[in-house]
Amino acid sequence: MGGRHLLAIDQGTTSTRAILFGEDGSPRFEARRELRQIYPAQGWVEHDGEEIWTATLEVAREVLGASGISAREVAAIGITNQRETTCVWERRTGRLLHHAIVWQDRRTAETCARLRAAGAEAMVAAKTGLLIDPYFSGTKLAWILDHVPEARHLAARGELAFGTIDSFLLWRLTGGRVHATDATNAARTLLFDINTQKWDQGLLDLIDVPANVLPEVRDCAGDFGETEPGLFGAAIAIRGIAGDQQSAAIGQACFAPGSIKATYGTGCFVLVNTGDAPIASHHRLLSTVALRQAGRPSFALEGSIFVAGAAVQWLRDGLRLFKGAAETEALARAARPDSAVYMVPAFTGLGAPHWNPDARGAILGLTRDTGIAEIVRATLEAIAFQTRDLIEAIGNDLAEQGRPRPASLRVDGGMVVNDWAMQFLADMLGIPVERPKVTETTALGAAFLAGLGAGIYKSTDDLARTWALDRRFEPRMSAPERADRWAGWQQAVARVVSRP
Ligand SMILES: Nc1ncnc2c1ncn2[C@@H]1O[C@H](COP(=O)(O)OP(=O)(O)O)[C@@H](O)[C@H]1O
Ligand SMILES: O=P(O)(O)OC[C@H](O)CO
Repeated sequence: MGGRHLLAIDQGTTSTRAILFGEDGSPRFEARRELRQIYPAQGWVEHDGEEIWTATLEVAREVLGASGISAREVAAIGITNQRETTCVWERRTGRLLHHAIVWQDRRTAETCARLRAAGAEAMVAAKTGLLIDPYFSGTKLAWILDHVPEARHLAARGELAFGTIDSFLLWRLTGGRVHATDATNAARTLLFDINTQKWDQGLLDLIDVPANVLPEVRDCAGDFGETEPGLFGAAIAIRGIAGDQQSAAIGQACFAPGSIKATYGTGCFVLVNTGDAPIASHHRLLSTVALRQAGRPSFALEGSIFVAGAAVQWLRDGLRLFKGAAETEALARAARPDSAVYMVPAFTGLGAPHWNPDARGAILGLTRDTGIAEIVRATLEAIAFQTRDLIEAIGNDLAEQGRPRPASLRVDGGMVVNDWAMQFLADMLGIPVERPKVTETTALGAAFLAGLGAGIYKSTDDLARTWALDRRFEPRMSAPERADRWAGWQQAVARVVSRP
């Protein structure tokens, strides 16, 4: 196999993957390990950081072994990761103080409510582009410092390091030599000012986090050091890092202002590029760093839905309605056309634009002839309705800035192989939905960044040229039917949203 290769490590919520890409952007070899989900209490979600580290080594070694490519033939590694998930370790030994607290974990809801009640929201939003929500890393980090015996004491002596998963893996891969992260991950901590691109002392004081635990924040493409030679047989350069949703936007070549993508994995995340200045959302979206190169950030508006593919998983594993997710397509096609079942998958509350942590899921509109097919169809539809919620909010924010509303949507992630779901999505949004040939866009983004950092690619234009369309889904539903179904969804959501 000739040419240079790029190795993407994609550490996601449910699995750890390594994909070896050719420099033309084609995926060549892939290895994956499922990740154990740990639920110690209601609303708590943890991962074992040691399991993540072991899986990372295994999948990277597996793809190298399967490809016959030696470490010396890999031009660079790119890391992309589930964002916000929080690790704290001892600098001297590398020992983790606690399981990683996962982005979905709600244990710091009370802390967040207290910070909101104290009137911190406007300041936090202006600096970070985020809302005060347990979703982000800052309060999770403070929780570990407060609940692990001696942690505050060790931190005061400079012995602890904090990192999101990228940072933790970087530390381990470089043998404890590099404690760094990239601007997209830093932007999800509640501790980083996206305007100044620096950690912010006011935010650190507010959340009670000491500055000496924080990693250095670097550009997404650049020098993150080299792997310990013993790990893969020779040192490999690490030249790219980005949070997984930003990485997917890169893999989808969303570099121009207005370009937009939705990634359908466990959750769904829609990011629209807003150019070189952050937009303050008036519709409860997040404003976040899309990419930083040569010290210059570009920004995105983001809408986050916590449950997308996870709802399909629940039908499969919780209700045992079918054996494989792929069966949902035929089931949805077979559903009675006149069924008016609505499913609201608010298992962990509702994310954007509702941000209602207390909402819970519901299936509404059941009749005696409702069967598995109708419930499956309602679940796939719910994912499209939720996307429409986000696209409307994004469109409103853009329109208020005098910018055009989204005219099409690029999609990726595990769910987008489902043609029925993609057609319904186009029908509900009323704009075309574009599925690329490579749907592993998250890993592709990390490989792109590594290639940029290693000098294989000159600019993002090189990346944009490799994006190729697989299929475009045009909206076919009539306007009255679309309006009718949308109204039904809104009524269903109103039933599950708790009002203070
Ligand atoms: N054909 C399908 N139809 C609907 N959902 C699917 C299909 N195939 C996979 N999924 C869903 O996609 C998700 C997997 O996507 P993936 O991108 O691998 O997730 P993540 O990166 O969050 O781990 C699972 O939740 C699964 O239920
Ligand atoms: O690992 P994923 O694909 O579920 O993505 C998780 C997000 O980064 C959370 O913000």
